[in-house]
Amino acid sequence: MTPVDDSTEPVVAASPQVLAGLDHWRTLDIKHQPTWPDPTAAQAASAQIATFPPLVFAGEIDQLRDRLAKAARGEAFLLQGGDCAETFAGATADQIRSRVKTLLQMAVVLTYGASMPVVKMGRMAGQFAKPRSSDVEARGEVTLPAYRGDIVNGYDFTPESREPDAARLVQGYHTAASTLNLVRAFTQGGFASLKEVHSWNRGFASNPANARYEGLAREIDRAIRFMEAAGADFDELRRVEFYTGHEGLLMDYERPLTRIDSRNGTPVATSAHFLWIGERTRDLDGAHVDYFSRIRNPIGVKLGPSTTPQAMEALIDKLDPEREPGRLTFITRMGAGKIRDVLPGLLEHVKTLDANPLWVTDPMHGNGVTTPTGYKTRRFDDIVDEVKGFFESHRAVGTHPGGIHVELTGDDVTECLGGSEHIDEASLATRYESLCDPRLNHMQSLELAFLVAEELSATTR
Ligand SMILES: O=C[C@H](O)[C@H](O)COP(=O)(O)O
Ligand SMILES: C=C(OP(=O)(O)O)C(=O)O
Ligand SMILES: [Mn+2]
Repeated sequence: MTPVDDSTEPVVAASPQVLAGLDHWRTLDIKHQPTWPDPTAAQAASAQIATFPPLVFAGEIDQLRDRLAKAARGEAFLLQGGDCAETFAGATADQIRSRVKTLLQMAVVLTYGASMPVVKMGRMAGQFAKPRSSDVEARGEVTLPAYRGDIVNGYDFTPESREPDAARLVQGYHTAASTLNLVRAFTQGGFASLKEVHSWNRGFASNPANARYEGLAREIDRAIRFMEAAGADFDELRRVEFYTGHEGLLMDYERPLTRIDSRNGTPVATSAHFLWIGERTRDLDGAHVDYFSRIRNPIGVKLGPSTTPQAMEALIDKLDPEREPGRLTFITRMGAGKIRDVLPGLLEHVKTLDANPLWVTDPMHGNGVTTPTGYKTRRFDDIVDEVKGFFESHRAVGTHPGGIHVELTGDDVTECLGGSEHIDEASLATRYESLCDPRLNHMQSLELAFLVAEELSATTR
């Protein structure tokens, strides 16, 4: 396997046991994988990906682990956001730029509002594979395989498009690489400098959240001018750390991108800095948990409302046996009506263990509803309510609310109901573009950031 770092330290090979362990998941029960019509083509695609360079590097992954350890201690806050399902066609400069700008704006609102360092992470450059409730989708008389994300099959409702196509695995890698390239350019090349805080707001339709943001940007500008006059060097702030993460679902993609860190002989996933296990694939004895237990990256696990304290403890034991700071993040997605009943019990139980996971709220996935006209949507009020329940639970138990994980886009889509634009059921049809779950639009994302900043500063005060 190609090494994953550029260190000049001696190369440490992985032991035969470690290498064999990386394929142990193949012997276990596995869910939500496509049935490739041509398994040989899928094997060939995986073998080809195994020869491609890693997308991220071990040193960056180590750095992220440190940052997440700080967030778990209450000294930083994680912001994770992006599409439910990235598409190949959506990997355009405009769309990537507007998602990055939205995340930078949200991060500034959080940093300034709560005086807290924000770890920025896109659900980007690899969020291509989707678990689905049903293997098939029926429209009228016609039933076809469900859309499982662009890395598996096409969204068009035809038998040809819905057939899984292994060539998409390779296209997924290249799309991730070009997305990441642009994200790195935006975040390292000066565009993400705090001096650009106003320009991130440009190009978005004016609305109340933007106006509130402008006010904050003016304050930041004044503070920068003052600090510069006082001799501070803001060139240091030209670059921001920006990490990538996605659900580590599709093993024919993840396994060939798993490489050995030659500084220490340990395996790392190099498809992204951070991977998480979804709510539907977190079985303790299943393939995904086994694979994740063997990679060194910081990892997440989604926890839905049925999670028991015992199930959570077993996940900690299996995925973070060394209790390593920053290793394990729990992303709770309980639903607004359930979070206050379920989360406090999990938090209380963690306090009795010697573990310190990072707690992040995903206020999206427990709050899905389908309209009579068939749109999958979420109410902004429910999303806000779950976020509030998350902060309340942590305040009550005395643990750290460490981050937020949202499905969003920088575009003015109409996918989630409510927000101060009052998107209603009738307007969903105006601009519903998601191929899977409904995302917050630019304005709803900013509104949510202001709300989280208030909650966070109330918690840290
Ligand atoms: O993003 C999460 C899941 O893939 C998604 O919610 C599944 O949606 P479905 O219930 O329409 O299959
Ligand atoms: C599949 C997802 O979520 P969950 O595993 O929480 O259902 C997702 O994050 O898109
Ligand atoms: Mn989703």
